[in-house]
Amino acid sequence: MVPELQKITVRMKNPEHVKNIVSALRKGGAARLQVISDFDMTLTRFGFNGKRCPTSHNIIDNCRVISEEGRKKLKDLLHHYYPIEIDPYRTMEDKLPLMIEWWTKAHNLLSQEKILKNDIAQIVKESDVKLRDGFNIFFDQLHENKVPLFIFSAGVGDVLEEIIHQAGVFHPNINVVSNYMDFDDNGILQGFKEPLIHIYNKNNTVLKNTEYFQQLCTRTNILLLGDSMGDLSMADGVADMENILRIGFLNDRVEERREKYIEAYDIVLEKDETLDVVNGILHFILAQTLYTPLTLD
Ligand SMILES: Nc1ccn([C@@H]2O[C@H](COP(=O)(O)O)[C@@H](O)[C@H]2O)c(=O)n1
Ligand SMILES: [Mg+2]
Repeated sequence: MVPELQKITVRMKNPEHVKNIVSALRKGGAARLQVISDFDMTLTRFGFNGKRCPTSHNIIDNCRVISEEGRKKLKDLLHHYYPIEIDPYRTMEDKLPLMIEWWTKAHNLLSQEKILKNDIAQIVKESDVKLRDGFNIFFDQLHENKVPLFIFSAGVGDVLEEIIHQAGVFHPNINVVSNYMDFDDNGILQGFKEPLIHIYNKNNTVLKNTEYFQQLCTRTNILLLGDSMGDLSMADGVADMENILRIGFLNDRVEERREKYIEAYDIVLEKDETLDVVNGILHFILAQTLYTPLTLD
């Protein structure tokens, strides 16, 4: 059905269930489908040439505009909180206040630096961020088939939009909900807009006040892409959901987190820096739509 599912990186708890969902998604075609995706470490690469790739926050943390003192403090926060984020032995309830603490402290530090709105494009250009291999096929086939792509990110919206824009794939079918920077009249960063989005509130509590919420509810077949357990709630706002296929990228502490990921996601991609499997599934689902002969009415 989808040859890419034979890749060595693929893990599935229940291949039969995956087969049924993929068939149902194909039956619904492009008109029923929407893709809901996380951004950092899901649409972007986790590593390249043996080095970690930056998240949208890291791009700003490490840019030339940030003072040496600010950079050190932001790095210390990352070294303290990231291991907590990915710790398989701590519960979500235990992590939640700590994650809010991380985001709040980091945003406060960034707001003390003199970051200019006009600098964001150059900062992104100078960074080591990379969209996953096959990103152009992914973005283009969704656009060509008029399938909405909803990016729900706890990263920095201004930065991730610029990444997609510079890659030449910011098509009109894309909607983003994320943390947006708040600039004063002189274009200097003064804070972040509300509400704060962290890894554990990517759900309808944040979405119900957005323009996108209506559209979210009309497309009842979902392809969900994420890399953290918090990403699993991103489709909670879809009231009449018919079918959902959850694909999870397992990038870090693979051995220890494998079991939980396989339990939670329908398909787990282990240390796979590509969008091959996602593209293969989309190709299969959308083939039906692409080859439907045109009618004259
Ligand atoms: N100060 C911070 C806070 C979070 N991160 C990382 O960003 C990721 C969230 O963005 P998504 O697009 O994946 O929702 C999260 O997994 C954190 O590791 C960071 O780098 N700096
Ligand atoms: Mg992520």
